[in-house]
Amino acid sequence: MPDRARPLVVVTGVSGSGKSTVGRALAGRLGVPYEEGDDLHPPENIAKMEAGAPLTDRDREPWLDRVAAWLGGRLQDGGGGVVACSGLKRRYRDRLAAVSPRVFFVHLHGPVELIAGRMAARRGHFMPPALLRSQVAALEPLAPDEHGAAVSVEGTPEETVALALRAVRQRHSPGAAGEGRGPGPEAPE
Ligand SMILES: Nc1ncnc2c1ncn2[C@@H]1O[C@H](COP(=O)(O)OP(=O)(O)O)[C@@H](O)[C@H]1O
Ligand SMILES: O=C(O)[C@H](O)[C@@H](O)[C@H](O)[C@H](O)COP(=O)(O)O
Repeated sequence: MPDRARPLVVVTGVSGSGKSTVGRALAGRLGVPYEEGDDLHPPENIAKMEAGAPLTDRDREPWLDRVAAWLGGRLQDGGGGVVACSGLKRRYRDRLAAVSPRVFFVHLHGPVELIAGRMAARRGHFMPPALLRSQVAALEPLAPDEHGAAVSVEGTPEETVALALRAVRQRHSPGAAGEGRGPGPEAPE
């Protein structure tokens, strides 16, 4: 595949929005490596969240540096990749976008109640559902000048992955209409 077709994607969104589920499947559909951003947190961040305390901007700095380093490695390799990373605030995403103009954000969004229900049903994950409120409070949605698309998670995982795949391909196929800036309003048919 031409290098241009190998996207560098960051799947963002609050905890429970489906970043890991969608990101892993999207990477499979794109034929690129997947990285779980949670695995890049320093242990103290995981311990803090497990104890029910939200992370601060300072806590997130070393984690975002590691996510950016992973993106940089994929860029060097030319192979593209998908990483799940909440990227709640604009300045966090700007830190990742600084790696390359090719970095594309797939921002997962949906009704808080829906996400809360999914989080509550999730088993074996360190993140307490009670922290969703702090995630929503910290969230700064994708802005029109950011290279990315907002994708609804109201459908099934498969439907969400299909929407994300369409958004990525629209921005990465040569001469695609609307290439470049601006979150596309992707929603289930
Ligand atoms: N579109 C979906 N429909 C139904 N359940 C979903 C969907 N996406 C994710 N889930 C479920 O919701 C929970 C949270 O998904 P997860 O991928 O862990 O989110 P995140 O990585 O953003 O925290 C998981 O139990 C997952 O199986
Ligand atoms: O920035 C943060 O506060 C954390 O990165 C958080 O957003 C992330 O979501 C947790 O690591 C839980 O992991 P899940 O997103 O997989 O629930």
